Amino acid sequence: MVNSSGATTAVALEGVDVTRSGTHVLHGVDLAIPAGSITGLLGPSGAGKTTIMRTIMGVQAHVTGSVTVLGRAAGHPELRRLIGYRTQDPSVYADLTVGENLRYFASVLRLTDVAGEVDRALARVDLVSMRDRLTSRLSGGQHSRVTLAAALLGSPPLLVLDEPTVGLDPVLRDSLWTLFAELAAEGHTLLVSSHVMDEAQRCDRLVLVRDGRILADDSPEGLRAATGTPSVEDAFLALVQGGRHAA
Ligand SMILES: Nc1ncnc2c1ncn2[C@@H]1O[C@H](COP(=O)(O)OP(=O)(O)OP(=O)(O)O)[C@@H](O)[C@H]1O
Repeated sequence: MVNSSGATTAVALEGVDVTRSGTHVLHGVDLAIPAGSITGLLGPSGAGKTTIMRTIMGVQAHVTGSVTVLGRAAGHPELRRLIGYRTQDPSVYADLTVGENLRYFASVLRLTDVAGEVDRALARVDLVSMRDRLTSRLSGGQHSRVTLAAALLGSPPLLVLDEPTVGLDPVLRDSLWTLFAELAAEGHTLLVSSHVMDEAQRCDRLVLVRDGRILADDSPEGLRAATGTPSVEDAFLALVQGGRHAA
C-alpha cells in the first residue's frame, strides 16, 4: 500500500472501533503507519495505546472497521513471523535462563538458524554476558531487554513495542532508542508506545491518542509548528484544548 506522499504504509486502520468489557474504548480510529520508520504512539494512561496495538496484532476482541497489516488482515496466520510484539507484561519464563528463553521462542517461530538468531538478538540488546543467567535473577531493565530480544528474533519487518523503555534508566533508554533508529534504518517498521513525551523527539512520526481517539498524526516538527509550541508535550496540551490535527 502506498500513501499520498509516496511512502509505503505498513499498517492501516480505518474507522476502527473497539469495545472492551462493554466499554467503548476506541472511537473511529484512522491510522496509517509508514514503513521503515519509527512511529510513536503517545498518550496518557488509559488513552487506548495498548488497545490499538492489540488490534494491530489481531488479538483484540470486538473490533469493527478495517485493520490491514503488511498487506494482510490483522490476525492472519502469516503475520505471526512478520511481527515482533513486545507486551507491557513480561512474556519470558522466569525459570529458564536468558539463552533458554530465546532458544525456546526461536523454536516456536520455527526459525532455521536458532543459535545464530539467539546470538544476534542478545547482541542487539547488549545481554550476551547474561546468556546463562536465570531470568528470575535479572534486574528489571535486563528483564525488559530479554523480552525485547524475543521480539527481535527472526528480524521481523514490523516491531510493535508496548512501552519498551518503561522502568529503564536514562542511559539504557538512550541506547534502546539508538537501537530502534538502527532497526528503522535497516528498513524495519517500528510502532513504539510511550507516555514519556521526551521520547517523542526520537520518532519519525507521532500519533497522539486521548480517550480512544487520535488527536494528532504528524512529525514532531510538524506538530510543534502546527501548534506553535516549543515541545511535543506543549503541543499535546494545546491539542487537548483545541481538537484534532493531521499532517
Ligand atoms: N480488559 C479490559 N476490560 C475493560 N476495559 C479495559 C480493559 N483493558 C483496558 N481497558 C480500558 O480500555 C481503555 C484503554 O486502555 P489501554 O490499556 O489501551 O490504554 P493505554 O493507553 O495503553 O494505557 P497505559 O499507558 O496505562 O498502558 C482504558 O479506559 C482501560 O480502562
